[in-house]
Amino acid sequence: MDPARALSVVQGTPHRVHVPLQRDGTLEPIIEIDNVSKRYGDIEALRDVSLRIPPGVTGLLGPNGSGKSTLIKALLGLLHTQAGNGRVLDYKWPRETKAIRDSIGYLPEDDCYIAGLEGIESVSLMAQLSGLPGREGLRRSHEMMDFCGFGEERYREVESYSTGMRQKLKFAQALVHDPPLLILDEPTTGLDPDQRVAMLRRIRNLSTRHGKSIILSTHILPDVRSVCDHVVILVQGTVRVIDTLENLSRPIEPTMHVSVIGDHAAFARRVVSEGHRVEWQAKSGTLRISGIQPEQTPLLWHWAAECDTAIGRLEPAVNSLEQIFIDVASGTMTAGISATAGASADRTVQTAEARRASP
Ligand SMILES: Nc1ncnc2c1ncn2[C@@H]1O[C@H](COP(=O)(O)OP(=O)(O)OP(=O)(O)O)[C@@H](O)[C@H]1O
Repeated sequence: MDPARALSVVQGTPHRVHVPLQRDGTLEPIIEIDNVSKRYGDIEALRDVSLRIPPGVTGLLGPNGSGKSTLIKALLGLLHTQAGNGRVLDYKWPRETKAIRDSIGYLPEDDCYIAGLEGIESVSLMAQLSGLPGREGLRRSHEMMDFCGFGEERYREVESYSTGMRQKLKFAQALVHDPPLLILDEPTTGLDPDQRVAMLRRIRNLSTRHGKSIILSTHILPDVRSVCDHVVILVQGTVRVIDTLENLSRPIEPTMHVSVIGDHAAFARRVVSEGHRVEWQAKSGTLRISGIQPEQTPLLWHWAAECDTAIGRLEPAVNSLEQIFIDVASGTMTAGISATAGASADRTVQTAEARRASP
C-alpha cells in the first residue's frame, strides 16, 4: 500500500474535527485560550497569554525559555496553570483534559521509549493505550510505521535505533490513534538532510491531504518557512506575533530592493527628495526603498538617469523570517494580530525607525 494513503484508509477513525466557518468567512480556530498564566515559583513562564490558532500548520517559535514547552504542556493538561480558560478543538480547556489529550498526537522533544520493546511493539503499545483494540491497533501501527518510512527495522529493539529513527518512532506513536491535532516539539532534530526533507513532507502531507492541524515547535526557521501556514512567536511568556507566514513576509508598505550602477548615494538622495525612505543594505549592496507603489517603479529609472546612474536590479522586498524573529525577540518589532488568516489590519510594526540607515 502507498504509505501516504495509509491514513485515509483507516476504518473507524476515532476522531472527527468540526471546523466551521465564522461569520467573516474565515475558519474557526482549533485552539482558543484566554488569559493563561503559569508561574514556577518566581518565574512567570506564561503571562496572561491569549491565543487563537487557526486550522493548518502553525509554527510555534521563541527564544530559549520563552514558554513554548510550558504552553504545550499546559494545552495537554500536563501541568496546572494558575489562570486561564478556553477551548481546544471541541473541548473546554482545561476542564476536559482527558478528551483533549485523546484528540492530540504529541511528539515530545525528549526520547520516549521503553527499552526492550521492538519499534512495532512500541507503536502498538501506544495504540492500545489510546484505546484501539489489539488487532486494529497492530494494523494501524504497521501503517504508521510504513508512513514514517520504517522497513524491517521495526522489528529491532528501540534502544538500537539512531536518533533519526527515534524521531520517526515518536512520530508514528503520535499518529497511531489518528488524532485531528498534532503537537510536534522539535520533530526534525537529529535528522540528516534527506530525512529532514522527508519528515517535513510528511507533516505537510498530513495537513493538506489528511486535514490534520499541526503545531510545530522548533528553532529551525527554514522548517517553519517550508511547512507552516501561520506563525506564533512567544517572547518572555507573552505572545508577540500571530500571523500568516504570507502576511509576515510582506512589508507593511510596498518596498523595493534596488542595486545601482554608479553613485548610489546620489541616487538615494534623489529618491529621498521625492519623499521616499531609503536604507542602505550593506550586506547585499542594495538600496531598500519604501513607499514605492508598483506603478511608480518607472520613476526610479528616470531618477537614476537624472543622477547619471543606472539600475542594475529591481525586485520587491520580502521580510525574512530570520529578521522578523530577531526583531521580535529583541523588541524592535511588535505585531498584534488576530490569529485568523488574513486578519492583519491591526498589525503594528515598529521596525522602520530601527532599520533606517543612510547610504
Ligand atoms: N519545572 C520548572 N521549574 C521551574 N522553572 C521552569 C520549569 N520549567 C520551565 N521553567 C522556566 O520557565 C520558563 C519557560 O520555560 P520553557 O521550557 O517553557 O521555555 P521554552 O520556550 O520551551 O524553552 P526552550 O526553547 O529552551 O525549550 C523558563 O524560564 C524556564 O527556566
